[in-house]
Amino acid sequence: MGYANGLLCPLGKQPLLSFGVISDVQYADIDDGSSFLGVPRYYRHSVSVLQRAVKKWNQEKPKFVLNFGDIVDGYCPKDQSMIAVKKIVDEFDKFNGTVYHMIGNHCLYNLPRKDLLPLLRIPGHDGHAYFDFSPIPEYRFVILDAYDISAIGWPEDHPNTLKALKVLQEKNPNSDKNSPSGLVGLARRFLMFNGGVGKDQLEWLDHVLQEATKLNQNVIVCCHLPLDPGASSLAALLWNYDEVMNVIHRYSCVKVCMGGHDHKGGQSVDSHGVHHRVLEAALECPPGTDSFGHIDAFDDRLLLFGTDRMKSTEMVFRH
Ligand SMILES: Nc1ccn([C@@H]2O[C@H](COP(=O)(O)O)[C@@H](O)[C@H]2O)c(=O)n1
Ligand SMILES: O=P(O)(O)OC[C@H](O)CO
Repeated sequence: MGYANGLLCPLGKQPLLSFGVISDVQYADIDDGSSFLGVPRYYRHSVSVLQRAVKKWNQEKPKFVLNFGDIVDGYCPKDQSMIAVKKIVDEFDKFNGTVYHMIGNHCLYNLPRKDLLPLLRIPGHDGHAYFDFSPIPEYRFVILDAYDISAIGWPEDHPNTLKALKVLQEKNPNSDKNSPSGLVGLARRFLMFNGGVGKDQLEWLDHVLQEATKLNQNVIVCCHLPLDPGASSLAALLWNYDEVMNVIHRYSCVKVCMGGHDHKGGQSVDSHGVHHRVLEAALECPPGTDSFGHIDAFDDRLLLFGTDRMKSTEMVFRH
């Protein structure tokens, strides 16, 4: 693998594993626009970022690629949703290896789970999108479903939709449940474009981390929504990030949590020494610029080698 973009020291040893990363492609065949807060969004250009990423990954040959979600944008005309999702999946499939997809809110604005999950080949069950895999004995990757409890994506009468609406009703008094107006501090996360991890998924996570501990594995937790206030805008956090982190903090096997959604990106190390890295969005790359990368995994650290907007990052594990 190449070493570039700020990280000078390849440690003089071979990584155990390399994998590609990208987040928030949010493609749509529409003119450029901007976020609610005025940040430019380049809906057509984002597919070029993905194409350059796949080209680079095919040269570098990482073992797999992680896509942190939101492959199409909510402004994609709804009669084009299926075509747009397939177009982006096809671009990912030009990578000569496995791509693991996460779902994001924008994916769910376009297609219900029953259509989306098969297209993304997500190996969940009962419409859920959480799973884990161990590409080498030393590492396990845990993919969380951030929209398990969510007002988007499930049928209107699904118990998880009803639970989500109750959360929003209790926590967000605004008539537009996407508006954080009047919400202060950590309460700003209770927005309809976020979601939560349900009880069954929390129990599953606990079980996976027990197993990983027995196997002496390093665990990387991946989730579209960020899990640490230090690495993200408060309005982008998983609703019950605290419950998820309470489970994670019971074990020392989790070394890094990675996410997307908060397009500017972020980084922190939490009170238990767990690294958090929120990836900069492909969607907000001005034409000609990029935001993707690859990560080399060693026994004691991850090294993220980013392109342009995606900052290279060294994450040395706690002992
Ligand atoms: N400060 C904010 C941010 C967002 N909203 C609402 O969320 C919608 C999606 O936001 P984007 O950043 O993805 O454009 C937006 O249309 C607003 O309804 C808000 O109210 N206040
Ligand atoms: O990807 P969006 O459009 O849901 O935007 C998410 C916000 O950036 C979170 O702060």
